[in-house]
Amino acid sequence: MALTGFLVRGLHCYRKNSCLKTNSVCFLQTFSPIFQLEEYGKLLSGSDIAEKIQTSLCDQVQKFKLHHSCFTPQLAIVQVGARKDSNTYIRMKMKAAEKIGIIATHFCLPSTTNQTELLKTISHLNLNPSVHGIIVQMPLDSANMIDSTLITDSVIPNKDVDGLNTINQGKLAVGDLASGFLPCTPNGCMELIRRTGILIEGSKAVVVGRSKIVGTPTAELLKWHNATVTICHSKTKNLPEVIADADILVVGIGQPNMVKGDWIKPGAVVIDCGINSLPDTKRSTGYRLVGDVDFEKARKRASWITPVPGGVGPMTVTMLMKNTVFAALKSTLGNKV
Ligand SMILES: Nc1nc(=O)c2c([nH]1)NC[C@@H]1CN(c3ccc(C(=O)N[C@@H](CCC(=O)O)C(=O)O)cc3)C=[N+]21
Repeated sequence: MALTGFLVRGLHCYRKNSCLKTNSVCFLQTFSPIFQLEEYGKLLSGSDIAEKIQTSLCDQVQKFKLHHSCFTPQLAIVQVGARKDSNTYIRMKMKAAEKIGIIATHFCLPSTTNQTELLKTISHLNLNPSVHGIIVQMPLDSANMIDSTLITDSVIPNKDVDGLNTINQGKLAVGDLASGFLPCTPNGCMELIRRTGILIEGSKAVVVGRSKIVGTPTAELLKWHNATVTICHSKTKNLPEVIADADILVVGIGQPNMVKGDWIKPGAVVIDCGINSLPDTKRSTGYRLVGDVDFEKARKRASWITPVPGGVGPMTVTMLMKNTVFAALKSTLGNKV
């Protein structure tokens, strides 16, 4: 099969219309043979990386317990209603917690819960010294009007392991990445990007989507890691052209396969935060998950790309666990952490 181009791993450089014909893997003679040529971008497996980080968190918890026998990180997960997707995510979180040695308690409130009742539940958890981290699963599935910002802001900042309250978001905005909690999905994206080996400093990063939970904090993190960041949203003009300039592309818009493969800059690192379920009668579940990026086509141009499922999702869960262990360490050791 004739290739119109190929990727040089590690250099992130690309040649158009190369006359070189290759099998899927060969070496470029003019460069050091450590640079592998492949027709497709490498899969950036969030599941594999998440598993490694979870194992190391488990070790840390065990080691710390040797000196502080009463040390058990505890996470409270508050849910209002019973959205099917939220149930799935919470199940993932409980499973990861158990593996690491974190006690995760699920507070399942009925959809009739009102704002005052929800605030009361959070207040109890804020005051409970054995609870180190609190997460309120979003979106709230309530029959009543509940101000979700008021709810996330009611979690005390030193238990806000979701990193979503205004204090922690403000810290991130001004470049204090150390004293608070980083939000889980953006922190997971950064971890994935780091593991590709791409130089973030000085790179051109494009973030598509400006949500409070994904786009905005991811752009902040990339900015403080010295990337030059462009944030795109529903009113952005010439989206394909903006995306074509990205060395690092992060997408979180919630629209299945919206970013087309041929918009991607050859050699780019592509992080897909979308989790969209599409009807699929061929599957026993009746649906399949797809991201916001047209994976199959994008894979032919990217140097690294995350799949959906198995990409950003497991990293989000893992970063929540990391924050919870950190919160427990901070509460045990005070300022010494
Ligand atoms: N306060 C709050 N914090 C969150 O962190 C939060 C939230 N609300 N609301 C919803 C989003 C979404 N989210 C995911 C968690 C796990 C997977 C995950 O593990 N996904 C699997 C597939 C899961 C499936 O089968 O559906 C995967 O991508 O491989 C995905 C998404 C956390 N979120």
